[in-house]
Amino acid sequence: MQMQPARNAAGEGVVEDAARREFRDGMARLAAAVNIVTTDGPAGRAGFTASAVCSVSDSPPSLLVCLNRSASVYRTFKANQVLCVNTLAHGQEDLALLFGGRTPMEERFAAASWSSLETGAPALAGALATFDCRITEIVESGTHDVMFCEVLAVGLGESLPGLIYFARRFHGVAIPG
Ligand SMILES: NC(=O)c1ccc[n+]([C@@H]2O[C@H](COP(=O)([O-])OP(=O)(O)OC[C@H]3O[C@@H](n4cnc5c(N)ncnc54)[C@H](O)[C@@H]3O)[C@@H](O)[C@H]2O)c1
Ligand SMILES: Cc1cc2c(cc1C)N(C[C@H](O)[C@H](O)[C@H](O)COP(=O)(O)O)c1[nH]c(=O)[nH]c(=O)c1N2
Repeated sequence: MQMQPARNAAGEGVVEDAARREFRDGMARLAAAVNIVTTDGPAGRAGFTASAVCSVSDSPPSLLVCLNRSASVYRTFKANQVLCVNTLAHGQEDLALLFGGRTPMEERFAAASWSSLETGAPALAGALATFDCRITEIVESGTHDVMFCEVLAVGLGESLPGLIYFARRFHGVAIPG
């Protein structure tokens, strides 16, 4: 096996870059639901697309969301301490792209209709499910913060085909039966 130098001529960490690339290639094969995670409160309104969302426990009902600390929305989530996970349906790919970065916040929210449950975080009309949450603990890990959340209210939308992100693309998932 040929060993790679730890750094290239420019002093960049090539081993680290290769490991990140390999990790991302692996993760691209791990299909995940697509969500828009929103917040509102004293620090203002914000939202971003997230595939790193996971159930933690059903008692108390809790989930986690991983958010990159370099995201423009990061400070707003950390300050507000509440969030709503809006799980997208097939057909909402455009919204996922809009909330996936670089678009001004008002433009992101103007593209859909919103209401609120208990915390005041925006709940998306037409989402498959909405999980209104209070952030109970934040654990820094690598580039991301893992936000552990207590689920205060769940909204169930229409039973529609789901949306997953797999192999760097969106795919619809049919309802069985
Ligand atoms: N968890 C995340 O932070 C995450 C997840 C998906 C997409 N994204 C963003 O969308 C861009 C495009 O993603 P893609 O799937 O088309 O191609 P990609 O090759 O950049 O990523 C492939 C997979 O690796 C994981 N990933 C990507 N960036 C990550 C990060 N910074 N931290 C942890 N995991 C990460 C995700 O599971 C992603 O689906 C990414 O470069 C990233 O900026 C971030
Ligand atoms: C399908 C898909 C899935 C994810 C993302 C993107 C896309 C397209 N992004 C990136 C995230 O949405 C993006 O960085 C934010 O919108 C913040 O961007 P701005 O810094 O506001 O431009 C993302 N970011 C993050 O911190 N955690 C995550 O789980 C995900 N998942």
